[in-house]
Amino acid sequence: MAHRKRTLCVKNQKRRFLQVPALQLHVSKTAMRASQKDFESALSQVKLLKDPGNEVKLKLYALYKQATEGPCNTPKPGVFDLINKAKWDAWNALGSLPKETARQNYVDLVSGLSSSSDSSSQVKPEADRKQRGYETLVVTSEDSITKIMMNRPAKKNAITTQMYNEIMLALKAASKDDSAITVLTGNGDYYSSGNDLSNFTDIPPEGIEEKAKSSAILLRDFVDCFIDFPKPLIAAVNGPAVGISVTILGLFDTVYASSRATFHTPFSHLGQSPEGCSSYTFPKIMGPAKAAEMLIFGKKLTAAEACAQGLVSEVFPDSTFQKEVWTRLKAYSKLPPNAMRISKQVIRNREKEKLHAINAEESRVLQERWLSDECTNAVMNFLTRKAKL
Ligand SMILES: CCCCC/C=C/C(=O)SCCNC(=O)CCNC(=O)[C@H](O)C(C)(C)COP(=O)(O)OP(=O)(O)OC[C@H]1O[C@@H](n2cnc3c(N)ncnc32)[C@H](O)[C@@H]1OP(=O)(O)O
Repeated sequence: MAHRKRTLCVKNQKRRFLQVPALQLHVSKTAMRASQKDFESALSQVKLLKDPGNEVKLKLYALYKQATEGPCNTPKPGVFDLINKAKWDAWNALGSLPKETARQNYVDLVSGLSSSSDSSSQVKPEADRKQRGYETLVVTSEDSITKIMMNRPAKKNAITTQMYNEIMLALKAASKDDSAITVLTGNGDYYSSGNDLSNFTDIPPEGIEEKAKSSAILLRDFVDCFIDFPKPLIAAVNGPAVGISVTILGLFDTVYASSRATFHTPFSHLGQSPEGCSSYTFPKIMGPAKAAEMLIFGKKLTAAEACAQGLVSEVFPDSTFQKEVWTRLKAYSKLPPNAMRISKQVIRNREKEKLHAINAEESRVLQERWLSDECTNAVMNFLTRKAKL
């Protein structure tokens, strides 16, 4: 792997913000031309959306009234007429916003809602395209993209033994399915908080040494799956990422991050040492000095810093992250799949053997670390709520 500097550019924000009291809508420069037909189509589309919640419904109402009738022209409802007062307030807040702009904002808002309900990180319980059999993941295949979403949002997508195994199964299935690209992402506010520290409490009758040994095997197998994954592999880092969820990013082909994401590898704090081949990939990606700050001293990077250091390909504003990433990925997934796979092999294959050896060595070192007092104390402190990162 040559010194890997991914496309270093925080998203060039050629955007205009239309500021109106109580509403701030995001409007692209080229998009200020919604026709009456676009507006009517948005009006039909909105009926098909699942309930977007009261706040969004109020925005839609206000924009609709402004687009069709102009500035608010009705008397203010009384204080006890709560619903009509909220609607009036939302419309009145648009002030003298021109009708055409309100129409455009309405179309943009509906289009954003449609695409986020198509491909957002929210789980659709009975979606047909959902693959069954996973308890900790939601795996879907659509538009030639297999999406593997870590799905323990209440636990910040901490990776349990079961989740490690399910991710391996999902990657193996994705390597053989007819999708062109595979995406790993998280459900909820975190991408992943890394290894679930309660994994360490499940000690078998054979004792703690056996636990350390089986964990090292699991770690090695898990990381091997990423080293060997044959198709373009993309991480959509929707929020903070910790530990192993950060280190394996060096084995992905592209990493997109929300502006809310952070990247944190607090191994020393946990009495542990780097894994996921990061002892090799991070110095290659960002240079040894920056890698040491992360891997030895646990320096947490913002998304912009991670992008500047080459760990992240591109950062998107959190508010448009889902929409922009999935639009981009849908376009990439239409490229010839064999050409993409072969290009990946050409880029990665010469490093594979080395990466497997590094993974084996990192796992061996960690097996010893897990038996140390430093590690045991750090894990106990977290589990007894004495310490967080
Ligand atoms: C076998 C292979 C091993 C591979 C080696 C891997 C190494 C690593 O990945 S090292 C990194 C391990 N991760 C951590 O040390 C993170 C620990 N978590 C935290 O410090 C915090 O939870 C937080 C900063 C990630 C989030 O803090 P906050 O926003 O205040 O949220 P809560 O702490 O209340 O979290 C909600 C809920 O989730 C549980 N949880 C979160 N992360 C983990 C985790 N990594 N392991 C276990 N549990 C986790 C947390 O305990 C809360 O649970 P409840 O109290 O039951 O609601």
